[in-house]
Amino acid sequence: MRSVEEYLVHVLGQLTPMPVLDVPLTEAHGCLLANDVHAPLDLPPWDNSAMDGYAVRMADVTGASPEFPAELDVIDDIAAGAVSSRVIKPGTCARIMTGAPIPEGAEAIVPVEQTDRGTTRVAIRAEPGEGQFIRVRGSDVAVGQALLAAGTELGSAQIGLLAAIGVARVEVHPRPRVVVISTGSELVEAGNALGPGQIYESNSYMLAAAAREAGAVAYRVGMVHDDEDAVLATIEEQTTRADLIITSGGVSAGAYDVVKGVLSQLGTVDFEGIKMNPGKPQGFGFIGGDGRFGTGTPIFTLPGNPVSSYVSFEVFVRPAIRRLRGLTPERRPMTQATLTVDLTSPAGKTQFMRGWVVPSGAYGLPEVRPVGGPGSHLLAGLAQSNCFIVVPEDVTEVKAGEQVNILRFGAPA
Ligand SMILES: Nc1nc2c(c(=O)[nH]1)N[C@H]1C(S)=C(S)[C@@H](COP(=O)(O)OP(=O)(O)OC[C@H]3O[C@@H](n4cnc5c(N)ncnc54)[C@H](O)[C@@H]3O)O[C@H]1N2
Ligand code: MOO
Ligand SMILES: [Mg+2]
Repeated sequence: MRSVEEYLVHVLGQLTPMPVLDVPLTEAHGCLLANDVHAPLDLPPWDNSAMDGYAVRMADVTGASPEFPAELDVIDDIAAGAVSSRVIKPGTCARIMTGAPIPEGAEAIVPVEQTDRGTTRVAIRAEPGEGQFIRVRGSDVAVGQALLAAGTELGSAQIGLLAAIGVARVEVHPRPRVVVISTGSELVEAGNALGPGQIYESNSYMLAAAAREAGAVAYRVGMVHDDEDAVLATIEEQTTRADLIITSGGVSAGAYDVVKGVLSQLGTVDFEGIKMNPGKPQGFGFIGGDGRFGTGTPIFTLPGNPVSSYVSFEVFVRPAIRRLRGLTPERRPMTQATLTVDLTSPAGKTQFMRGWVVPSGAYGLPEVRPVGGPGSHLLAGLAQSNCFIVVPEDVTEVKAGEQVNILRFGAPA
């Protein structure tokens, strides 16, 4: 049996980042930039006002105060989007709005609050500093400037910047389309009544959400009964749109665990036991022949127990999605925390115990305690956790006060 580490290396070694795609900016969120971006223009493109107020000449307003205001003729009214054709000559000024271009001759902006708000004549009640509230051309971005490097993940702020420099389409490594399929004849879709022996299907919801958290575009196909033909048809159909398929259930030793058998007809998927708990039965490989890997569409077959599925996702699938996205490092960092109670762990398998980690009261390491038991059906304990306490294969007990490895999970990277 392979260790967790060996299996992760084995899986990642078979995946490469998604090929570059030209996408509209509205679809670029979460993608990685394929090329460096340089500014095609200055931002602001011209000097403009940072305040609603009056564009004035310095000499006209020297010494202006509430007691001795400077009186000026208002010769223009400049809204954002307009360009004034007037020149500000001595004794005159222009009313100007935030974002409007500074008229020729003006040297500072006096905010409207420091005036009597006049529209033909105005009393300026404060002396501005030279250049006050003028946003200078190119002060944000200068034409030709390197703005975003290839490989940058496009978050909301980066998308905003690209839009601001007029980029409508952008070349990226796209987010992989991940299809999630659950298998099991006992499963019922939420919203329906449960019959005898039935449970609500939860893995596909959970895994699709986890895939989204990992940066994929996730499609939840829902569930298929443990029927070879149905499982085969569903998986085959999804290869056309999926960059990665995740199934859950049907990979152990049960008489109706059909996923294994079906995939032996459809591709090159290896099934093996990994030295871990939960998450022992794993499958990874490729199906169909026309996927972008030549060998087909990559597929993970995860064990059906909900916590086993979740652990498998966090430990193997999440890094795989990051590899497809072109992101490094692929793995979340393993960090350390101080254990607050004693724990025991079976030998020979890496244990992923559910835990709750909090910052330490002192200045030391964070502190962590186990949540719930080790059973791989204990979904409530998982949902009340924020990390796995990762106990190595050869460790069978850890005492309170000792350090343990933890792997945080959930939304933030
Ligand atoms: N004789 C053996 N039995 C089992 C072994 C073994 O080595 N020998 N391994 C156990 C381990 S470990 C795991 S993990 C599970 C893996 O089971 P499968 O992948 O075959 O999954 P299923 O049999 O379909 O389901 C297992 C369990 O999980 C529930 N389940 C499945 N899918 C969902 C879903 N989408 N939503 C909610 N719950 C789901 C299902 O009802 C079962 O209770 O095998 C052990 N057995
Ligand atoms: O590996 Mo199973 O995941 O132990 O419950
Ligand atoms: Mg089974």
